[in-house]
Amino acid sequence: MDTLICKDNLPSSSTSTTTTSDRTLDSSNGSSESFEGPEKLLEIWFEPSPNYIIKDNSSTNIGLRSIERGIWDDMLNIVKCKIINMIENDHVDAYLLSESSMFVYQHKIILKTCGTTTLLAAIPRLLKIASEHCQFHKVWRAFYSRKSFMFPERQSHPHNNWKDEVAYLEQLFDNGSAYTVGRINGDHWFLYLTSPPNDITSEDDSSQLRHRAASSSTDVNMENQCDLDDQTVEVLMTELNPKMMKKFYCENMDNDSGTEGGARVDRETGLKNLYPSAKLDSFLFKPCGYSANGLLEDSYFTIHVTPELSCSYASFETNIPLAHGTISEIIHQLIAIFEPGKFIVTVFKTQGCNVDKKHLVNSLSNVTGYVRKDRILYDFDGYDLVFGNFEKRNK
Ligand SMILES: C[S@+](CC[C@H](N)C(=O)[O-])C[C@H]1O[C@@H](n2cnc3c(N)ncnc32)[C@H](O)[C@@H]1O
Repeated sequence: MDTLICKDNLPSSSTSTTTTSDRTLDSSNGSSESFEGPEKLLEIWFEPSPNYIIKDNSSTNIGLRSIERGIWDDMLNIVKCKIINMIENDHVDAYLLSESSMFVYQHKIILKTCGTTTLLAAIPRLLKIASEHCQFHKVWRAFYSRKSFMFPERQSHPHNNWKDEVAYLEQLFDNGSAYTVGRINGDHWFLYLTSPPNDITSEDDSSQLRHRAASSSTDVNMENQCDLDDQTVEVLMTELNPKMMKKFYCENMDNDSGTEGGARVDRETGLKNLYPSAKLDSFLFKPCGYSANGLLEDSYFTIHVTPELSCSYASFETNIPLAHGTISEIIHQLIAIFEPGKFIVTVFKTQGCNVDKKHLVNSLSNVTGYVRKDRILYDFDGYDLVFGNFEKRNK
């Protein structure tokens, strides 16, 4: 059931002026102002898996997927971004946004926004929506992360510094821990994550959860940790090769933008070949800039590109299991397309099932033409994180 739901040619198909969170973009001449590509990434899990949600029929529109589009529109107004397209399959709704992407599963939501969007400000509304519409009264786990900004002074409170973001998150969640990963005097990455609430992990409640799932129509083995296996890989690239960036500009302002332009970019750059069997929803902005969401069974990938020379940036993120392509293969494909001067990689993976920490660390091996400046392993409560920082040799 893969469907392209709407095809609004946002941000602008005529010479009108569109106000985004970042600036005013005049589609007739484009803007030369620098854009903050690096995204804020929020992931909130209300249950450990969709199997924990009580199902009354075979509909996939349960849990967060039952939320109507208008409710998400209102929530995204708080973030200061808009939905421009949506695709779906049996597992997830993938929204392409004016500033990045949103993925809605039955039991969790992933919201990634760039520019000067105010992502954290939407969390109270999101928690209210989940509680009122889905009876999700507690958060299972929450993750918030971002790379260091290029223009931190342009962000609004609390996004202008990590300390304020953490203080804001601490008011909303329990059991949180905050980290700065990597060099403070170089590219680094910030992470805030929460542990599951004690009362949900207690034996009483887990047997209650098992009972809830067992009483649903699904055949699940809640004890199997592999069922709860989860991983997210991100590759965040800067100082992209300007020659390669030409492909991320509209060739013809009248008919090369929107989804048609996105499909042209997919073909010409080779991005289409990253996961050839995935359903892809791509969008080329006017006069430049590209965003894409891809769906592969119950997994997603998302790519966003800011090609302007003064602030070039591209991001790749996926939760597709590594069997579909090793991290090293993905990195090589991406650097062939973007030729970044620098990039960081984060691999975030649940512990407990088929996890070999050494293998995880080694997955960030040497990359030809690049010097690895850092490789750091973190052992969190339930998750391992490997962070790698690479710079082009002889820049
Ligand atoms: C939304 S996209 C991708 C952002 C992403 N976080 C990234 O990785 O760069 C941003 C690119 O699209 C361009 N763009 C054009 N119109 C835009 C609009 N209305 N809103 C946001 N970006 C727009 C920006 O100048 C920038 O090059």
